Amino acid sequence: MKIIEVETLPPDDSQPLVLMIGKFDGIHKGHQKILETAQLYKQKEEILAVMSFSEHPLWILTGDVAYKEKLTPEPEKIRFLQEFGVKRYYRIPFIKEYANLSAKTFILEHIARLNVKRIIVGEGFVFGKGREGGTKELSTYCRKLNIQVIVVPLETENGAKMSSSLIRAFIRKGKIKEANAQLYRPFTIIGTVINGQALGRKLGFPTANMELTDTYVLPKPGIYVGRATVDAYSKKWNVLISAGYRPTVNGDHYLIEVHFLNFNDDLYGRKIAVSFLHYLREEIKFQGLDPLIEQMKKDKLEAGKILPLINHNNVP
Ligand SMILES: Cc1cc2nc3c(=O)[nH]c(=O)nc-3n(C[C@H](O)[C@H](O)[C@H](O)COP(=O)(O)O)c2cc1C
Ligand SMILES: Nc1ncnc2c1ncn2[C@@H]1O[C@H](COP(=O)(O)OP(=O)(O)OP(=O)(O)O)[C@@H](O)[C@H]1O
Repeated sequence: MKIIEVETLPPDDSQPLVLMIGKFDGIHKGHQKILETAQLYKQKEEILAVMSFSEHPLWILTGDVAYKEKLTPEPEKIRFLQEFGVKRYYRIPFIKEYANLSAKTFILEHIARLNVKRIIVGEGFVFGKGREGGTKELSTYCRKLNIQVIVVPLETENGAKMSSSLIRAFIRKGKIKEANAQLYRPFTIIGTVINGQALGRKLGFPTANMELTDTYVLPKPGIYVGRATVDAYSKKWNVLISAGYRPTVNGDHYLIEVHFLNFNDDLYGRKIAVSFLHYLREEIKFQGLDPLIEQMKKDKLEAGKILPLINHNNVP
Protein backbone atom coordinates (compact mmCIF):
# COMPACT_ATOMS: atom_id res chain seq x y z
CA MET A 1 0.00 0.00 0.00
CA LYS A 2 1.35 3.39 -1.00
CA ILE A 3 0.46 6.12 1.49
CA ILE A 4 0.40 9.60 -0.01
CA GLU A 5 0.31 12.60 2.31
CA VAL A 6 -1.85 15.35 0.85
CA GLU A 7 -0.38 18.64 2.02
CA THR A 8 -2.62 21.11 0.20
CA LEU A 9 -3.33 19.42 -3.13
CA PRO A 10 -2.93 15.77 -4.14
CA PRO A 11 0.21 15.36 -6.30
CA ASP A 12 -0.38 15.15 -10.08
CA ASP A 13 -0.53 11.52 -11.10
CA SER A 14 -1.39 9.51 -14.21
CA GLN A 15 -2.08 6.12 -12.57
CA PRO A 16 -5.71 5.19 -13.41
CA LEU A 17 -7.70 4.97 -10.17
CA VAL A 18 -10.98 3.69 -8.78
CA LEU A 19 -11.45 6.12 -5.89
CA MET A 20 -13.38 5.88 -2.63
CA ILE A 21 -13.67 8.84 -0.28
CA GLY A 22 -14.50 8.94 3.43
CA LYS A 23 -13.45 8.20 6.97
CA PHE A 24 -14.01 4.44 6.77
CA ASP A 25 -13.80 4.10 10.56
CA GLY A 26 -14.47 0.48 11.43
CA ILE A 27 -14.63 -0.75 7.80
CA HIS A 28 -18.17 -1.88 8.59
CA LYS A 29 -20.51 -3.86 6.36
CA GLY A 30 -21.54 -0.71 4.43
CA HIS A 31 -17.89 0.18 3.80
CA GLN A 32 -17.21 -3.42 2.80
CA LYS A 33 -19.95 -3.18 0.17
CA ILE A 34 -18.29 -0.03 -1.24
CA LEU A 35 -14.93 -1.84 -1.38
CA GLU A 36 -16.46 -4.91 -3.04
CA THR A 37 -18.24 -2.74 -5.61
CA ALA A 38 -14.95 -0.98 -6.37
CA GLN A 39 -13.33 -4.37 -7.00
CA LEU A 40 -16.16 -5.30 -9.39
CA TYR A 41 -15.84 -2.11 -11.43
CA LYS A 42 -12.03 -2.00 -11.49
CA GLN A 43 -10.51 -2.48 -14.95
CA LYS A 44 -7.21 -4.30 -15.45
CA GLU A 45 -4.98 -1.20 -15.62
CA GLU A 46 -6.72 0.52 -12.68
CA ILE A 47 -5.95 0.30 -8.98
CA LEU A 48 -8.15 0.86 -5.93
CA ALA A 49 -7.49 4.05 -3.94
CA VAL A 50 -9.00 5.51 -0.78
CA MET A 51 -8.92 9.17 0.19
CA SER A 52 -9.38 9.56 3.89
CA PHE A 53 -8.85 11.99 6.70
CA SER A 54 -6.17 11.43 9.32
CA GLU A 55 -8.62 12.63 11.99
CA HIS A 56 -12.41 12.78 12.13
CA PRO A 57 -13.46 16.17 10.69
CA LEU A 58 -15.85 16.79 13.59
CA TRP A 59 -13.01 16.30 16.12
CA ILE A 60 -11.08 19.09 14.40
CA LEU A 61 -14.12 21.32 13.91
CA THR A 62 -15.81 20.92 17.31
CA GLY A 63 -13.04 19.62 19.62
CA ASP A 64 -15.53 17.01 20.89
CA VAL A 65 -13.28 14.15 22.03
CA ALA A 66 -16.01 11.60 21.24
CA TYR A 67 -15.08 12.07 17.56
CA LYS A 68 -11.41 11.35 18.26
CA GLU A 69 -12.27 7.87 19.49
CA LYS A 70 -12.06 5.27 16.77
CA LEU A 71 -13.27 1.78 16.00
CA THR A 72 -10.18 1.23 13.88
CA PRO A 73 -7.24 3.57 14.41
CA GLU A 74 -5.41 4.43 11.19
CA PRO A 75 -2.88 1.53 11.12
CA GLU A 76 -5.73 -0.96 11.61
CA LYS A 77 -7.86 0.77 9.01
CA ILE A 78 -5.02 0.68 6.48
CA ARG A 79 -4.44 -3.02 7.18
CA PHE A 80 -8.12 -3.82 6.51
CA LEU A 81 -8.20 -1.68 3.36
CA GLN A 82 -5.16 -3.58 2.13
CA GLU A 83 -7.02 -6.85 2.66
CA PHE A 84 -9.74 -5.49 0.36
CA GLY A 85 -7.16 -4.85 -2.37
CA VAL A 86 -6.65 -1.10 -1.84
CA LYS A 87 -3.24 -0.11 -3.19
CA ARG A 88 -3.18 3.59 -2.49
CA TYR A 89 -4.17 5.69 0.51
CA TYR A 90 -4.40 9.48 0.19
CA ARG A 91 -4.11 10.85 3.71
CA ILE A 92 -5.62 14.28 4.24
CA PRO A 93 -4.74 16.13 7.42
CA PHE A 94 -8.19 17.54 8.20
CA ILE A 95 -7.24 21.14 8.83
CA LYS A 96 -9.87 23.87 8.94
CA GLU A 97 -8.76 25.13 5.50
CA TYR A 98 -9.76 21.77 4.08
CA ALA A 99 -13.17 22.00 5.72
CA ASN A 100 -13.75 25.26 3.85
CA LEU A 101 -13.18 23.74 0.44
CA SER A 102 -16.29 23.89 -1.75
CA ALA A 103 -17.63 20.71 -3.33
CA LYS A 104 -16.85 22.12 -6.79
CA THR A 105 -13.25 23.08 -5.96
CA PHE A 106 -12.66 19.69 -4.34
CA ILE A 107 -13.58 17.86 -7.55
CA LEU A 108 -12.46 20.28 -10.26
CA GLU A 109 -9.18 21.33 -8.64
CA HIS A 110 -8.18 18.50 -6.30
CA ILE A 111 -9.59 15.29 -7.77
CA ALA A 112 -8.83 16.60 -11.29
CA ARG A 113 -5.08 16.30 -10.56
CA LEU A 114 -5.45 12.53 -10.34
CA ASN A 115 -6.36 10.14 -13.14
CA VAL A 116 -9.61 8.98 -11.52
CA LYS A 117 -11.67 6.71 -13.77
CA ARG A 118 -14.45 5.89 -11.31
CA ILE A 119 -15.62 7.08 -7.91
CA ILE A 120 -17.61 4.70 -5.71
CA VAL A 121 -19.73 6.22 -2.94
CA GLY A 122 -22.67 5.18 -0.79
CA GLU A 123 -26.19 6.56 -1.20
CA GLY A 124 -26.47 9.82 0.73
CA PHE A 125 -22.76 10.61 0.38
CA VAL A 126 -22.05 14.28 1.11
CA PHE A 127 -18.88 16.31 0.63
CA GLY A 128 -17.43 19.81 0.60
CA LYS A 129 -17.86 22.81 2.88
CA GLY A 130 -20.81 22.35 5.25
CA ARG A 131 -21.65 19.04 3.52
CA GLU A 132 -23.02 21.13 0.62
CA GLY A 133 -22.47 18.55 -2.15
CA GLY A 134 -24.42 15.32 -2.59
CA THR A 135 -24.29 12.52 -5.15
CA LYS A 136 -26.04 14.75 -7.72
CA GLU A 137 -23.32 17.43 -7.50
CA LEU A 138 -20.66 14.72 -7.49
CA SER A 139 -22.04 13.32 -10.76
CA THR A 140 -22.33 16.79 -12.33
CA TYR A 141 -18.70 17.76 -11.61
CA CYS A 142 -17.34 14.31 -12.39
CA ARG A 143 -19.05 14.31 -15.82
CA LYS A 144 -16.83 17.29 -16.76
CA LEU A 145 -13.78 15.16 -15.94
CA ASN A 146 -15.12 12.02 -17.59
CA ILE A 147 -15.22 10.19 -14.26
CA GLN A 148 -17.88 7.51 -13.80
CA VAL A 149 -19.77 7.82 -10.49
CA ILE A 150 -21.25 4.67 -8.96
CA VAL A 151 -23.67 5.15 -6.08
CA VAL A 152 -24.05 2.02 -3.94
CA PRO A 153 -27.43 1.50 -2.21
CA LEU A 154 -27.28 1.83 1.56
CA GLU A 155 -26.53 -1.21 3.66
CA THR A 156 -29.15 -1.07 6.42
CA GLU A 157 -30.21 -2.97 9.51
CA ASN A 158 -33.77 -2.74 10.80
CA GLY A 159 -34.31 0.13 8.40
CA ALA A 160 -31.41 2.21 9.75
CA LYS A 161 -28.22 3.03 7.84
CA MET A 162 -25.23 1.11 9.10
CA SER A 163 -22.76 3.74 10.19
CA SER A 164 -19.57 4.18 12.13
CA SER A 165 -21.27 6.62 14.52
CA LEU A 166 -24.01 4.11 15.30
CA ILE A 167 -21.47 1.35 15.96
CA ARG A 168 -19.43 3.63 18.24
CA ALA A 169 -22.65 4.42 20.14
CA PHE A 170 -23.43 0.69 20.50
CA ILE A 171 -19.97 0.05 21.98
CA ARG A 172 -20.28 2.92 24.43
CA LYS A 173 -23.57 1.34 25.58
CA GLY A 174 -22.07 -2.16 25.91
CA LYS A 175 -24.19 -3.39 22.98
CA ILE A 176 -21.43 -5.57 21.64
CA LYS A 177 -23.58 -7.97 19.64
CA GLU A 178 -25.22 -5.12 17.74
CA ALA A 179 -21.82 -3.49 17.07
CA ASN A 180 -20.25 -6.74 15.92
CA ALA A 181 -23.15 -7.51 13.58
CA GLN A 182 -22.59 -4.23 11.71
CA LEU A 183 -18.81 -4.55 11.76
CA TYR A 184 -19.20 -8.09 10.40
CA ARG A 185 -16.42 -9.16 12.77
CA PRO A 186 -15.78 -8.72 16.50
CA PHE A 187 -14.81 -5.28 17.82
CA THR A 188 -11.12 -5.55 18.68
CA ILE A 189 -8.76 -3.37 20.72
CA ILE A 190 -4.98 -3.66 20.51
CA GLY A 191 -2.59 -2.73 23.31
CA THR A 192 0.60 -3.54 25.15
CA VAL A 193 0.49 -5.33 28.50
CA ILE A 194 1.74 -3.11 31.32
CA ASN A 195 2.28 -3.69 35.04
CA GLY A 196 -0.77 -3.49 37.30
CA GLN A 197 -0.86 -3.69 41.10
CA ALA A 198 -0.30 -7.47 40.83
CA LEU A 199 -3.34 -7.92 43.08
CA GLY A 200 -5.13 -10.02 40.47
CA ARG A 201 -2.60 -12.84 40.86
CA LYS A 202 -3.24 -12.93 44.64
CA LEU A 203 -6.97 -13.10 43.98
CA GLY A 204 -6.43 -16.11 41.71
CA PHE A 205 -7.39 -14.03 38.65
CA PRO A 206 -4.22 -12.57 37.12
CA THR A 207 -5.00 -9.88 34.57
CA ALA A 208 -3.06 -8.34 31.69
CA ASN A 209 -3.52 -4.59 32.01
CA MET A 210 -3.66 -2.91 28.62
CA GLU A 211 -2.00 0.27 27.49
CA LEU A 212 -3.93 1.00 24.31
CA THR A 213 -2.01 1.75 21.13
CA ASP A 214 -4.44 4.46 20.06
CA THR A 215 -7.60 6.41 20.92
CA TYR A 216 -10.23 3.70 20.68
CA VAL A 217 -13.91 4.09 21.42
CA LEU A 218 -14.18 2.53 24.88
CA PRO A 219 -16.81 -0.07 25.78
CA LYS A 220 -19.24 0.70 28.59
CA PRO A 221 -17.67 -0.24 31.94
CA GLY A 222 -18.44 -3.86 32.68
CA ILE A 223 -17.32 -7.45 32.41
CA TYR A 224 -17.16 -9.03 28.95
CA VAL A 225 -16.42 -12.41 27.42
CA GLY A 226 -13.99 -12.35 24.51
CA ARG A 227 -11.09 -13.82 22.65
CA ALA A 228 -7.51 -12.59 22.40
CA THR A 229 -4.34 -13.16 20.43
CA VAL A 230 -0.79 -12.56 21.64
CA ASP A 231 1.89 -10.87 19.48
CA ALA A 232 1.71 -12.12 15.90
CA TYR A 233 0.47 -15.61 16.85
CA SER A 234 -2.83 -16.65 15.31
CA LYS A 235 -3.95 -18.80 18.28
CA LYS A 236 -7.04 -17.33 19.92
CA TRP A 237 -7.46 -17.58 23.68
CA ASN A 238 -10.73 -17.34 25.56
CA VAL A 239 -10.70 -14.38 27.93
CA LEU A 240 -12.71 -12.48 30.52
CA ILE A 241 -12.38 -8.73 30.14
CA SER A 242 -12.84 -6.18 32.91
CA ALA A 243 -13.34 -2.73 31.38
CA GLY A 244 -13.83 0.24 33.65
CA TYR A 245 -12.87 1.79 36.97
CA ARG A 246 -12.60 -1.19 39.40
CA PRO A 247 -14.67 0.45 42.18
CA THR A 248 -13.91 -2.35 44.68
CA VAL A 249 -10.23 -1.40 44.73
CA ASN A 250 -10.94 2.30 44.26
CA GLY A 251 -9.52 2.46 40.74
CA ASP A 252 -9.25 6.04 39.55
CA HIS A 253 -9.13 5.67 35.78
CA TYR A 254 -10.71 3.58 33.02
CA LEU A 255 -8.66 0.46 32.37
CA ILE A 256 -9.03 -2.64 30.22
CA GLU A 257 -7.78 -5.77 32.02
CA VAL A 258 -7.80 -9.21 30.47
CA HIS A 259 -7.91 -12.51 32.32
CA PHE A 260 -6.79 -15.31 30.00
CA LEU A 261 -8.57 -18.60 30.66
CA ASN A 262 -6.08 -21.48 30.26
CA PHE A 263 -2.98 -19.40 29.60
CA ASN A 264 -0.28 -18.75 32.19
CA ASP A 265 2.73 -17.29 30.38
CA ASP A 266 4.21 -13.93 31.30
CA LEU A 267 2.52 -11.31 29.14
CA TYR A 268 4.32 -8.15 30.30
CA GLY A 269 5.45 -6.03 27.37
CA ARG A 270 3.64 -8.18 24.82
CA LYS A 271 1.11 -6.91 22.32
CA ILE A 272 -2.38 -8.35 22.64
CA ALA A 273 -5.44 -7.95 20.42
CA VAL A 274 -8.63 -8.38 22.43
CA SER A 275 -11.98 -9.02 20.75
CA PHE A 276 -15.20 -8.25 22.63
CA LEU A 277 -17.90 -10.87 22.08
CA HIS A 278 -20.45 -10.70 24.87
CA TYR A 279 -21.41 -8.26 27.62
CA LEU A 280 -21.69 -10.24 30.83
CA ARG A 281 -22.55 -7.77 33.58
CA GLU A 282 -21.99 -4.35 35.14
CA GLU A 283 -18.99 -3.54 37.35
CA ILE A 284 -19.92 -3.91 41.00
CA LYS A 285 -18.46 -2.16 44.06
CA PHE A 286 -17.98 -5.09 46.44
CA GLN A 287 -17.37 -4.66 50.17
CA GLY A 288 -14.01 -6.40 50.25
CA LEU A 289 -12.08 -8.82 48.06
CA ASP A 290 -13.80 -12.11 49.02
CA PRO A 291 -17.15 -11.32 47.36
CA LEU A 292 -15.19 -10.05 44.31
CA ILE A 293 -13.35 -13.40 44.07
CA GLU A 294 -16.68 -15.28 44.41
CA GLN A 295 -18.15 -13.19 41.61
CA MET A 296 -15.10 -13.71 39.37
CA LYS A 297 -15.48 -17.49 39.82
CA LYS A 298 -19.12 -17.19 38.73
CA ASP A 299 -18.03 -15.08 35.74
CA LYS A 300 -15.61 -17.81 34.72
CA LEU A 301 -18.33 -20.47 34.89
CA GLU A 302 -20.69 -18.25 32.92
CA ALA A 303 -17.99 -17.60 30.28
CA GLY A 304 -17.49 -21.35 29.94
CA LYS A 305 -21.21 -21.76 29.16
CA ILE A 306 -21.45 -18.81 26.78
CA LEU A 307 -18.28 -19.23 24.70
CA PRO A 308 -19.35 -22.42 22.89
CA LEU A 309 -22.62 -20.69 21.91
CA ILE A 310 -21.01 -17.61 20.35
CA ASN A 311 -20.27 -17.21 16.68
CA HIS A 312 -16.66 -16.09 17.17
CA ASN A 313 -16.10 -14.59 13.76
CA ASN A 314 -19.48 -12.93 13.57
CA VAL A 315 -19.94 -13.96 9.97
CA PRO A 316 -23.17 -15.89 9.46
C1 LIG B 1 -13.57 -11.47 35.64
C2 LIG B 1 -13.31 -10.18 36.36
C3 LIG B 1 -14.36 -9.51 36.96
C4 LIG B 1 -14.14 -8.32 37.66
N1 LIG B 1 -15.20 -7.68 38.23
C5 LIG B 1 -14.98 -6.55 38.95
C6 LIG B 1 -16.08 -5.90 39.60
O1 LIG B 1 -17.25 -6.27 39.48
N2 LIG B 1 -15.78 -4.82 40.37
C7 LIG B 1 -14.51 -4.34 40.53
O2 LIG B 1 -14.33 -3.37 41.23
N3 LIG B 1 -13.48 -4.92 39.88
C8 LIG B 1 -13.66 -6.00 39.09
N4 LIG B 1 -12.62 -6.61 38.46
C9 LIG B 1 -11.30 -5.96 38.49
C10 LIG B 1 -10.49 -6.38 39.70
O3 LIG B 1 -10.79 -5.49 40.74
C11 LIG B 1 -9.00 -6.27 39.34
O4 LIG B 1 -8.75 -7.20 38.33
C12 LIG B 1 -8.13 -6.57 40.54
O5 LIG B 1 -8.25 -5.52 41.44
C13 LIG B 1 -6.66 -6.74 40.15
O6 LIG B 1 -6.09 -5.57 39.66
P1 LIG B 1 -4.57 -5.50 39.12
O7 LIG B 1 -4.56 -6.14 37.75
O8 LIG B 1 -4.27 -4.03 39.05
O9 LIG B 1 -3.74 -6.24 40.07
C14 LIG B 1 -12.83 -7.78 37.76
C15 LIG B 1 -11.76 -8.46 37.13
C16 LIG B 1 -11.99 -9.65 36.45
C17 LIG B 1 -10.84 -10.36 35.80
N1 LIG C 1 -24.42 1.82 5.38
C1 LIG C 1 -23.76 2.14 4.27
N2 LIG C 1 -24.12 1.57 3.10
C2 LIG C 1 -23.46 1.90 1.96
N3 LIG C 1 -22.43 2.77 1.91
C3 LIG C 1 -22.04 3.36 3.05
C4 LIG C 1 -22.68 3.08 4.30
N4 LIG C 1 -22.08 3.80 5.26
C5 LIG C 1 -21.10 4.52 4.65
N5 LIG C 1 -21.08 4.28 3.33
C6 LIG C 1 -20.18 4.87 2.33
O1 LIG C 1 -18.84 4.57 2.68
C7 LIG C 1 -17.98 5.66 2.31
C8 LIG C 1 -17.22 6.15 3.53
O2 LIG C 1 -18.17 6.63 4.49
P1 LIG C 1 -17.76 7.35 5.84
O3 LIG C 1 -16.92 6.43 6.63
O4 LIG C 1 -17.15 8.66 5.52
O5 LIG C 1 -19.18 7.58 6.54
P2 LIG C 1 -20.09 6.73 7.56
O6 LIG C 1 -19.73 5.31 7.66
O7 LIG C 1 -21.48 7.07 7.19
O8 LIG C 1 -19.63 7.32 8.92
P3 LIG C 1 -20.32 8.26 9.98
O9 LIG C 1 -21.27 7.40 10.70
O10 LIG C 1 -19.18 8.69 10.84
O11 LIG C 1 -20.97 9.35 9.22
C9 LIG C 1 -18.90 6.71 1.70
O12 LIG C 1 -18.93 6.55 0.30
C10 LIG C 1 -20.24 6.39 2.31
O13 LIG C 1 -21.32 6.87 1.53
